[in-house]
Amino acid sequence: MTQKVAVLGTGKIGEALLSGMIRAGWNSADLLVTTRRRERADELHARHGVTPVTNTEAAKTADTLILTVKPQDMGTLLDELAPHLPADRLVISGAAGIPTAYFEERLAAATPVVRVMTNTPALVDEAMSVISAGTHATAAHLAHAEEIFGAVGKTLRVPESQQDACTALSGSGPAYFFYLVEAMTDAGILLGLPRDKAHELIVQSAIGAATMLRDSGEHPVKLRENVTSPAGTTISAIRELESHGVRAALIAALEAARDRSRELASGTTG
Ligand SMILES: NC(=O)C1=CN([C@@H]2O[C@H](COP(=O)(O)OP(=O)(O)OC[C@H]3O[C@@H](n4cnc5c(N)ncnc54)[C@H](O)[C@@H]3O)[C@@H](O)[C@H]2O)C=CC1
Ligand SMILES: O=C(O)[C@@H]1CCC=N1
Repeated sequence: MTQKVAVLGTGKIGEALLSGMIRAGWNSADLLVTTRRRERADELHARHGVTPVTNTEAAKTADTLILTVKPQDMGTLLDELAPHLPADRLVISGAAGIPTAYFEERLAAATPVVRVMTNTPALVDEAMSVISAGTHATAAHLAHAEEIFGAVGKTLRVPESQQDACTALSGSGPAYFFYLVEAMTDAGILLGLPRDKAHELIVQSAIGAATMLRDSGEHPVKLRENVTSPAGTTISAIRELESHGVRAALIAALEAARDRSRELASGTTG
């Protein structure tokens, strides 16, 4: 039987996901999208061949609904969906912070809900998507969510109690690496390199380091020690990173991201 999948609120994450699904072999005729603006719907149809529908139509016709609106917009979307959504449809939330219980309280009794935190490398099929089951989601529902998000990268099942921490690590994670590259490129400018060369050196170093982290089987400490020669250049840089508290800053930053994810759960919109 053909399974219709609807992506509701198809912005950056929603589009990254559906384009990956199509690359992985999903038939675009089975993919529905909803948007706020008509022009956005037309753009998605032209780019991917997917079918724009209203939220109500998606609720009535899709087997699986993937909700990728901002956390602050989720309540309004659920108010719109609830009267039309049969309880046997799978609801997958891609929103930061919001627990599965929030959906279960607003949708028909026993609706299966799966919570997923993915990240923007979904655009290049290198996402990290962390998946948790709500009260009524079965192994088959989790497997279906894994099949969908597996189209854009790796998946990992975690207890829902770990979702806010995972959001801080991998959901927001790419931003920290982009920030580091930006800062290191600025350092290259200070050292007299043209910006394009500095960018190329840093990006290739990042790709090399990431590949070693993934493929070498070595601990990151060992990999760093291998770069750090006695009385050499690297240890001079590491001393500065330590004296500026970069490690403590990263720990505090991720703790703040985890806390913000928890606040989103309690409906904080500020
Ligand atoms: N941007 C990121 O790196 C990540 C975002 N997320 C989560 O994904 C979700 C979406 O984030 P983005 O794609 O960055 O946001 P976005 O703003 O690009 O996309 C959300 C889209 O939903 C649309 N929308 C809002 N209410 C709607 C409604 N009632 N009906 C139809 N469309 C509606 C908006 O017009 C917008 O296009 C958020 O909940 C966020 O927490 C998760 C992982 C990473
Ligand atoms: O910043 C945010 O709230 C979203 C969730 C994870 C990444 N971006």
